[in-house]
Amino acid sequence: MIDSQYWSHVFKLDPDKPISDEALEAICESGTDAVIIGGTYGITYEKVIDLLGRIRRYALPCVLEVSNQDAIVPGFDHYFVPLVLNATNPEWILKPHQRAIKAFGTMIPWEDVSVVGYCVLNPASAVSELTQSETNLSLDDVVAYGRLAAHMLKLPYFYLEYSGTVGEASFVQAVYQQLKKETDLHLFYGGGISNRTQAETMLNGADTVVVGNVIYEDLRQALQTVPEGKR
Ligand SMILES: CC(C)=CCC/C(C)=C/CC/C(C)=C/CC/C(C)=C/CC/C(C)=C/CC/C(C)=C/CC/C(C)=C/COP(=O)(O)OP(=O)(O)O
Ligand SMILES: O=P(O)(O)OC[C@@H](O)CO
Ligand SMILES: [Mg+2]
Repeated sequence: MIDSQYWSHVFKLDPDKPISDEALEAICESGTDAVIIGGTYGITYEKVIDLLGRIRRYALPCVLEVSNQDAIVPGFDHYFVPLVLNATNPEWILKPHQRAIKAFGTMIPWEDVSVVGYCVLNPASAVSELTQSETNLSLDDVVAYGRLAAHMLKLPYFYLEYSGTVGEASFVQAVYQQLKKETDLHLFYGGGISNRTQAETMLNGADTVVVGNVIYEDLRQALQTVPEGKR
């Protein structure tokens, strides 16, 4: 089991991007609460198993954000299965999930699997293009997706996904305040966090912030996004 209710900060590593042993050590020993392995394109079984093996030298929890069936590797502490709630391409709503469940059958360790409801908000992101997400959403639209996730689908997690760009802090905080008032959802925020101030700001609108791209652009700044008390 993972204790994600206590996570305030996680790093997201992309198997399609090279990372040195030194950088990986710094990430894994940064004090972050967990590492998620995920990304949109170029995610293969070989790349995922290689990265998992390297991360396993360290004690922190490691979660696979499942993005394609062929890259599902056993041995993770947990699996996040994405449901892109605002996808408009029907091919990406439930079909890949049904295919994977058909392929893996009874081998799926369901106790280690959580479904994560994503609301994708950056129209220029790879995940938005792939799933043809409807990103021009008002506060009421996003809150309605959160309510749908909590009350209709009974999901544990809701992920505001700005991948590659920073969301408007007041908007993210308004979503957070509304959904925390009325649901038990655990809220992830991810997108564009590239320094400590941004991480602190976005933590006012999330239970957990996810830090990705900056790892590959400026490792020193990435490490600074870990909250002071954890380092
Ligand atoms: C035997 C064993 C260990 C089994 C466990 C396997 C398991 C978890 C089984 C469950 C079965 C199941 C339901 C699997 C789902 C399979 C699947 C392919 C689902 C599709 C998910 C989906 C909607 C994908 C499209 C969108 C996508 C890529 C989502 C990933 C999350 C995301 C927002 C990525 C964006 O990341 P980012 O870093 O921003 O991307 P880029 O850097 O590339 O831009
Ligand atoms: O890569 P960035 O922009 O930090 O986004 C993190 C994460 O939300 C991507 O799924
Ligand atoms: Mg990424």
